[in-house]
Amino acid sequence: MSDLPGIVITGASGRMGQMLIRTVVESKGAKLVGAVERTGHDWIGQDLGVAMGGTALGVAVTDDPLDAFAKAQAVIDFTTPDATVEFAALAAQARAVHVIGTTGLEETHLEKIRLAARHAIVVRAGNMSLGVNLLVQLTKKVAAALDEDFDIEVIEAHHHHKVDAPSGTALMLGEAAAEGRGVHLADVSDSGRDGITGARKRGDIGFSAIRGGDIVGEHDVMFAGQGERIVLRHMATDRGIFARGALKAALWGQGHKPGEYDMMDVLGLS
Ligand SMILES: NC(=O)c1ccc[n+]([C@@H]2O[C@H](COP(=O)([O-])OP(=O)(O)OC[C@H]3O[C@@H](n4cnc5c(N)ncnc54)[C@H](O)[C@@H]3O)[C@@H](O)[C@H]2O)c1
Ligand SMILES: O=C(O)C1=N[C@H](C(=O)O)CCC1
Repeated sequence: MSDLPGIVITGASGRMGQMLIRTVVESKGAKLVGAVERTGHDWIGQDLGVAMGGTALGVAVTDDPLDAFAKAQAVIDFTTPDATVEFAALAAQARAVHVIGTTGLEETHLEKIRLAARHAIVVRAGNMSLGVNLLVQLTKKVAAALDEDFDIEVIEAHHHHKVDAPSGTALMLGEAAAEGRGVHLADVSDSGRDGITGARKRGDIGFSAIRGGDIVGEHDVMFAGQGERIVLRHMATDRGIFARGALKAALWGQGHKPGEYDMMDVLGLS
């Protein structure tokens, strides 16, 4: 038995779930101890490696999250908002670090996660990649340097399966732009334009979402002025960047005090 931190992956059959499993299995710093899927999923009870079309991994897929979490030091969770809220309470009960990559969380979900983080270490970010977290810092700096003569627009593109918009990353970038400007995003956010919308309001931060094909995730922050435009861009071509960030967060969380953290804390960028 190795004493490496044990990791459980929730949403094991998902796009991110499978990428996370490969990342943990290949890691020298952690071991995979559990895999959770929703009740009724045809992977339940199967060996994870076999279900993924490869060789056996000795880990059976379960729909009993608490039993799986009890054997783990960290839970990496890229699922749905409702599932994530349930896992937040169970991870806290099992004293496991909860790494949350799930996006589309609303205030009701966030409130429950905050409650769990009173007793547990939670690391949550709408994007776990190094590149996007650097882009967040750059966005804040550029927004602080420019005044409202520059219109800020966040443009994002993702694969056609994605269910939430604006993306979690777009919201992080919008928050950073608003912070740089010294305003609250909720007061200036403009998303979902359609029809006779009227002219753009000075100071607004706009969002546009493209959905198509297999796009992993692309984000532009545009500062559009008179006679010039600045565009900050991140392009993800491989989901491995999110999985590596999430595993880094799971290991970083070991030994920290209960509370809600983000990737800026993990990467030392805050
Ligand atoms: N933060 C980041 O860096 C980042 C990166 C990529 C994706 N995401 C987010 O991660 C989430 C998942 O993305 P995806 O593309 O892997 O989606 P997906 O639909 O491929 O996978 C989600 C998985 O969760 C499972 N699931 C749903 N309810 C469950 C439950 N109650 N118990 C256990 N499993 C359950 C589903 O069966 C599915 O396998 C989305 O919110 C997405 O926006 C975040
Ligand atoms: O594939 C997804 O879904 C992604 N979701 C995150 C977001 O909402 O920003 C990160 C990029 C990929």
